[in-house]
Amino acid sequence: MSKKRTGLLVMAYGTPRSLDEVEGYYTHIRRGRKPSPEQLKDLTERYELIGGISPLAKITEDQAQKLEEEMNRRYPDREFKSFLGLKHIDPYIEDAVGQMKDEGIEEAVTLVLAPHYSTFSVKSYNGRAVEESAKIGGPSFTTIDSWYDEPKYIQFWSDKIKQTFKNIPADEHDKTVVIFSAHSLPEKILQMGDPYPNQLQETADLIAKSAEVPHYTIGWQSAGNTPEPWIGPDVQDLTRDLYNEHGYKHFVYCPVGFVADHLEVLYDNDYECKVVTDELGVNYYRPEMPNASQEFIDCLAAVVEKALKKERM
Ligand SMILES: CC1=C(CCC(=O)O)c2cc3nc(cc4[nH]c(cc5[nH]c(cc1n2)c(C)c5CCC(=O)O)c(CCC(=O)O)c4C)C(CCC(=O)O)=C3C
Ligand SMILES: [Fe+2]
Repeated sequence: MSKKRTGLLVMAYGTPRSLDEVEGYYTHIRRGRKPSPEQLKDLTERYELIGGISPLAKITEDQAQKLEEEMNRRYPDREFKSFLGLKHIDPYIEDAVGQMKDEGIEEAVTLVLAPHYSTFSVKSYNGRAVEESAKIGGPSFTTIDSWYDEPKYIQFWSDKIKQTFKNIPADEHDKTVVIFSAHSLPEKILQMGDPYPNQLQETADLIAKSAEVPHYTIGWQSAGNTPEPWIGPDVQDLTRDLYNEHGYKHFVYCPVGFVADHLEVLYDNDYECKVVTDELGVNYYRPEMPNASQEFIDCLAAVVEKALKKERM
């Protein structure tokens, strides 16, 4: 008897693979409107500052590949196959769904490589997958909406924070603050009752409790450059406020809304936030991101397993 085949539609934001691809990518993010030459120059320069291109493309591929291997290890009587579907560059989500159909995949689980649910992020990823599948008669999907409270995710960050605190003198732990952050979104999501901000708060509370963090707060980063208001406080302003109000000496940045080294972390945290901590004369720390570490792959596999059990697939 042949093994039961299950598809894994692993979805992520996507990133240009070379500087030539920046314009097309940025145009897609802007829903087909080309960026102005200044906007394009600004984004290209940020990629140049983190070493030319983002390491994200390779990390996303590794995460999908290793998750497939881990699932096949856990279920010897099944065959899992991962398909990468990206939001803003090829292979697009629709390409992946088409490929699944071509390969005869009838059942699949969708997993977005971002822990928190928002109508702006996860809803659109899953929506695009389901819509394309309905259009072409592709696989039936079990969709995962969020995994911001997955115990293995909490454990990952808790371990990293504990390690970071070992580099801070014990008598200065009380002068240390941890800032948990995610990508900002337009403020209008609040009126829409979007769960995104509460989910970030919950992730932060769970990690802080597990790591016994003395002082922590949540903040937002990487807000878009548009006239509409975005959720705040921004992590840079927050850093100044926390310093002025509490005189902290050590700032630990945990961008838990992301799962890999990429522009928002390597530039918005490691460059922009560090400019502020340098100016204030305080210490900057940013624990390693999950990337394709085995601990994180175990976390993703646990999330997929729960979805399979719920659907009795
Ligand atoms: C919620 C969210 C996540 C987390 C959830 C998820 O992962 O899905 C995320 C992740 C990422 N965002 C990324 C890159 C960019 N996002 C931009 C712009 C925007 N992001 C938005 C939202 C999000 N973004 C929004 C509402 C905009 C405004 C435009 C619009 O109205 O849609 C822009 C345009 C220029 C700029 O504004 O800086 C860029 C270059 C990269 C890849 C980095 C790399 O290449 O290394 C990653 C992982
Ligand atoms: Fe983004």
